[in-house]
Amino acid sequence: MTPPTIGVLALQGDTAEHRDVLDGLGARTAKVLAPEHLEAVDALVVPGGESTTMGKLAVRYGLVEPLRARIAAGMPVLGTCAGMIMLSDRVLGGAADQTTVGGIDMTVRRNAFGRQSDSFETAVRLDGIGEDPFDAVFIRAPWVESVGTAVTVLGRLPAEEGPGRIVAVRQGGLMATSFHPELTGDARVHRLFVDIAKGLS
Ligand SMILES: NC(=O)CC[C@H](N)C(=O)O
Repeated sequence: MTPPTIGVLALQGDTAEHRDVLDGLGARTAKVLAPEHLEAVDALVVPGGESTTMGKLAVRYGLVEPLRARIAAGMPVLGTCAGMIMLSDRVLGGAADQTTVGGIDMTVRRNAFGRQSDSFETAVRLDGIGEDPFDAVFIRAPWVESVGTAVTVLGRLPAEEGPGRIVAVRQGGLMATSFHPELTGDARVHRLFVDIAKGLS
C-alpha cells in the first residue's frame, strides 16, 4: 500500500512546523494552497494561525467548497487551534465575516481563555496516544463548548485549569486540538493522525 500523502494547508499559520513533525514520522507531505493541490493529497492538516485571515484566504483561493467536498467524501483532517475553528460547525466569538469549512459537529469558542491566559502550557491526557500526558501549548486558543453525539472527546484540560474544558476531539477521520501539537517535540498527536490517514485507527 502506498503511504498516504498528507497535505498541510499553507494559506497562513505555522505550516513548516507541522511538516517537520510529519516528515520526522516518515510521512509524505505536500503544501496545499490551491484546489489542485488538494486533489493530490489523501489527508490534510489545517494549522494554527488566525482563523479569520485563514478563512478569507480560503475564499480568495477558491478552497472553501473543495475543502467541504473532500471532508464530506471522508478525507481525514487534523485541525489545530485556528484549524480547530476552521473545522467547527459552529463558532462563538467569531468575526462577523468569519468563514469556516466545518465538518465536526461541535461549537467552539474563539479566543476562549481571555487575556490572563492568552498563552499557557499544561499537561493534558489524551485518548489514543498512550498514558503519558501531552505537553500542550495554548496560544489565544479556542475551547470546545459542546459536541454532538457523533463526536468523541479525546481530551480535557486538567482540573486545576478550570471546569474540564474540552480541548481535543475526533469525529470519524476528523480530529481537532485547541493546542499546538507541532511545537513541543512530541509527535504522538501527529502519529495518531497518520494512523487515521492510513485507516489504521
Ligand atoms: N494559535 C492560534 O491558532 C490562535 C487562533 C486565533 N485566536 C483564531 O481565532 O483564529
